[in-house]
Amino acid sequence: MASVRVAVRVAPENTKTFTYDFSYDSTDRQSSAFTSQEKVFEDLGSDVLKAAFDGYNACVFAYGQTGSGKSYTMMGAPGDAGLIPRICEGLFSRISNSSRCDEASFRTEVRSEPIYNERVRDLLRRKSTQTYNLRVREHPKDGPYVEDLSKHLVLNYSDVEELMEAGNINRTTASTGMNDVSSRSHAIFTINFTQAKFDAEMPSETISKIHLVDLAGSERADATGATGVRLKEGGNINKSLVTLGNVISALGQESPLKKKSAFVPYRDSVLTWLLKDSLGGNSKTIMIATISPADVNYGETLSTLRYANRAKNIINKPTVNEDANVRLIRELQAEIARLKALLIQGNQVSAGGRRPHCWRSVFMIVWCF
Ligand SMILES: Nc1ncnc2c1ncn2[C@@H]1O[C@H](COP(=O)(O)OP(=O)(O)OP(=O)(O)O)[C@@H](O)[C@H]1O
Repeated sequence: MASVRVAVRVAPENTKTFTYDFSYDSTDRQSSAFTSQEKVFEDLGSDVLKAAFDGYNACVFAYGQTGSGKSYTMMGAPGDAGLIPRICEGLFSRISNSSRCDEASFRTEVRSEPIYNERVRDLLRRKSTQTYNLRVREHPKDGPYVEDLSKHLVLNYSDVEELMEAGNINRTTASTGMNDVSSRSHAIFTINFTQAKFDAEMPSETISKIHLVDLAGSERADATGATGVRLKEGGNINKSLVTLGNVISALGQESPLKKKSAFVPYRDSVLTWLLKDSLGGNSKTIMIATISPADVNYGETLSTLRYANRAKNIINKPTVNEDANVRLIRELQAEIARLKALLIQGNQVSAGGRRPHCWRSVFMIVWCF
């Protein structure tokens, strides 16, 4: 990825410069520098799709102050789709191309697990009383997961759209002094994507998890003018984002040269616990930092850019997630094929006149006197 430098400037003597992989300006549609949703998808979303089809986990999370464009980037606006719908559409378009060529079979499941006030809810469960305050648990191999969270099998993009609409109606939104449609929860949309195919006549099955995360606004509580319930919400939002910052800092300090790895406080918040793999483990992860061009937001902008700067130091180690049983079958098949080849080779040598290298019965006549 190419590195792009972003500068924040208020007064000439106060210029701060940061370097990131990409920078986009979507403030003015008339400007030649304007970046469309399509371009953001081309640069970032297509990498997510590639990772999923290659069998890797992927994650995109948007971080920034309220009203700076996180939901616009992730979900989009009417007629101007953002990353999540484009990634889902792209996924099904590639699935239908591959299915037409009979290359593979696919299974796609989605979940929506927003975290509101440090509690996980189930946005997509249709009829149940147990839709909020779900428990997070950790599987020794598969990592953290939400117990009893509903999963939905989707066969095409319209299935996803239908679920998203249902989820949007349920999502907790409340107004703050800064943004009338401010979302006070961290929205996590997860796609589980399984691919089964034959590679050189050997079965293979990969399972990729794609986390698409629209975080709640990162502004300080005092900046929003919130009181009462809103203040408590703000406290919990801050708690998870502060923990996210601590996790990012701890991971950024890790180095393959260090013998002992630093303690990473994933479990200090539900958000970081659930995203454990995506943040510092087996995932190709993209952080999008959204900032406002207004000079009144200089402080928040600088804090967002510093936050993103720390995330750049994290080195993940993604691996292809292959089903262990299928891998075993494939390895056994490869071994059988190898032994068969050896046998054929042996028979050919024997036909050429040399003693075949295989078991023979030996008769001995023993004369007894
Ligand atoms: N680049 C953009 N182009 C056009 N409209 C935008 C852009 N960024 C944000 N908006 C609009 O600004 C408003 C606030 O943006 P958005 O809801 O995405 O902010 P947010 O960061 O998600 O806020 P919150 O933290 O409250 O969820 C929305 O009406 C959105 O459509």
